[in-house]
Amino acid sequence: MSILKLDEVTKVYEGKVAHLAVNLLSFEVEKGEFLAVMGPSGSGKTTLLNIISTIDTPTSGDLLINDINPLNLPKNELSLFRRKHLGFVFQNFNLLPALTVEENMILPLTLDDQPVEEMKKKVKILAEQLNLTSILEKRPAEISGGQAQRTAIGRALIHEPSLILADEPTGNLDSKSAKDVLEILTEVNKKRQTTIIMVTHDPTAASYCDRVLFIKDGQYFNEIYKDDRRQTFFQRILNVLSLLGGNVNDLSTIRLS
Ligand SMILES: Nc1ncnc2c1ncn2[C@@H]1O[C@H](COP(=O)(O)OP(=O)(O)OP(=O)(O)O)[C@@H](O)[C@H]1O
Repeated sequence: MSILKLDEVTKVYEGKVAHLAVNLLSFEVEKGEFLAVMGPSGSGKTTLLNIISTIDTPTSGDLLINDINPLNLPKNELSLFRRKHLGFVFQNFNLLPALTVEENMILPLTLDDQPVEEMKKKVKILAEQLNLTSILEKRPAEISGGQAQRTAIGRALIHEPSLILADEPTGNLDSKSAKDVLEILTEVNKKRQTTIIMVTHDPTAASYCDRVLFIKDGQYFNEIYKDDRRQTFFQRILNVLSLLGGNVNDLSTIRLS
């Protein structure tokens, strides 16, 4: 069953010179899939993620999330739709500095007016899974980058969305914390059947996924599926990236582990 369907999605940024950022992109994502999106700098990855996030609208083409076309929803229903169906994880964590880890995780539920006991119960279960139980009372300035990203994953998961959208979630982390975060995302994906779409420059991060979709100049370039071993998948990802070209700096985050 597909949870996301893009049909000839195109995005043109108007300006002095119009720029075609996403060009007739069509693909589907199955429920429970962990998908990486890769491509050179400027290939349209963030634009694509913003369109799927319903933060930006395509110039043409269609988008279905859980069989609903969010482009047809009025504005007030769109924010509800986003809260119900989508969870977001960003490169810079986006935690509120004045709130504790627990309060940051609970935040999306307070918008839904859930009973406090219910909220605390949900945080407790998630904190255990994300190994955050001992730091629930700490504030973002008092925790590590890896702990901050795990808190952000907790916040994204707390309302049990069907689709998590992650933009370079390991981009600001050292290799040990990045590995922790990728293992947690994999566990969340496998145990909760949460579908994840992750934009990344890092082939190691992408090798944790079931499939990698490559885009170039806003267009579909290629896609590959993982076989049994992550190491061989990593090698195949590198092979496609070398065909894809682009700026060598794009690969500066490669981790050979
Ligand atoms: N608001 C905007 N107005 C005009 N052009 C834009 C705008 N946002 C992005 N672009 C252009 O659209 C293209 C795609 O940008 P996008 O940010 O989606 O690429 P990306 O693949 O995410 O790049 P990176 O890996 O560097 O983050 C780029 O050429 C960019 O300059």
